[in-house]
Amino acid sequence: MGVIGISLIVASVVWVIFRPPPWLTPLQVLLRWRSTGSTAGAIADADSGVGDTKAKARHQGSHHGEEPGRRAEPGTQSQNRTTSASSSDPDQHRRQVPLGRRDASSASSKQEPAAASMPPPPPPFVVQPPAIIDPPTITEPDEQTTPKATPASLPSIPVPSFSLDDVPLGPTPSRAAAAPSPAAGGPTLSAAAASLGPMMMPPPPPAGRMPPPAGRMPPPSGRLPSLAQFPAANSAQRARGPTPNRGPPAPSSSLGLAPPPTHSSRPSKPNRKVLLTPGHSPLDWARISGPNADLRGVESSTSYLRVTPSMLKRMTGRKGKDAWMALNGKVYNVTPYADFHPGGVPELMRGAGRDATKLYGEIHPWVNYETMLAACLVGLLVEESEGSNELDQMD
Ligand code: HEM
Repeated sequence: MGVIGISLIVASVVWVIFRPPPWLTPLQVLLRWRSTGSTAGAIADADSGVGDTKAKARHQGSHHGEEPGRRAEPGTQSQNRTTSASSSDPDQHRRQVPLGRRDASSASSKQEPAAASMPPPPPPFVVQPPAIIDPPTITEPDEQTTPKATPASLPSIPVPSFSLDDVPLGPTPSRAAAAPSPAAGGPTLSAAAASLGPMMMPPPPPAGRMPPPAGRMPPPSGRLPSLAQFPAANSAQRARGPTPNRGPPAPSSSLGLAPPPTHSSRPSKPNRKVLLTPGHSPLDWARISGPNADLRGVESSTSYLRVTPSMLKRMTGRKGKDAWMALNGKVYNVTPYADFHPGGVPELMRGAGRDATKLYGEIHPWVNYETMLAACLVGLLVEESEGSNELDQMD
């Protein structure tokens, strides 16, 4: 084991000698030692110096394997040792290698002049081979790796973005870009641009996508929300609407105007709704004409009347009389509803005092008058002969 350790130490020393770049301090030490003229002794001293440093470090309790500290130490210590070695090598060995004194003592006792080359201390270092191996080998790669890490970090900055965006293309583009192949470079560049595109695309796509869809699909979607705002902006569209309705003068305008003419019939019937006074909205009427409401305008005790046409004709809403209206055989007192009629009182009164079934059906057959006027139901429209005298009695 001792021999192996020594061989390792020697090999490491030789390695350090032939690989000066990493350790400049050793070179300087060696040069100085060479200048003194004792290369072998210098080597031995260097070895012993390294061992001493480690030994000292251990004795001092500094178990740090940090290279910088060791680097600084070997230089200074080696220098000190050069002087000390030139002055007294054996003393150094004794001081430096307390553990290996036994072995070293035997070696030094055998050959004092070659004590520097033989470094008895090495044997004790054999116990610490890993520590010896670590400094040189690890220090070099560490120094080299650190500079490599910097360049790697620079490319790494863009790489992550590419790789993240385009998983397959991300890593390849950077390498492919480095590749000299033109074709590959082209696609790679495009791929890189594409990869950048996704990142940068988000902002542009909206603009790019907006125009095309705006012309095709989006217009409906985007305008759908705007449809809600049509009332205000519709003025312009409605202006267009009427023009097509006036289409006849502009038949050659377009085929799309063909359908509007049919709608022209609708515009012919302008919205004749009136502005209802406050408190006369449909909801207000619904609240007033509840299920238990009685708006007939007759005594509550009075049952449903059999209303003859003559009787109905007198209830026109004039001269202080209520307005009765016959709709599909039922007679309603529409007076209470007059102020709630969206079409206005005059329009409603057009059907007062008569059978307005036809008129009503012409205007808004979709309106459910039966429910709306349930509280206003007076009676049934009957033949003249079948009429009751209740109304006359009321008069
Ligand atoms: C027969 C006589 C009646 C005439 C002449 C008449 C006339 C009108 C007119 C011109 C409008 C406006 C239509 C529009 O431009 O939107 C209208 C709306 C309306 N009328 Fe009458 N009306 C009559 C009877 C009634 C009766 C008896 C009721 C209720 C039971 C009624 C309930 C309504 C309602 C709810 C609306 C609004 C319809 C809608 O918004 O679509 N009308 N009416």
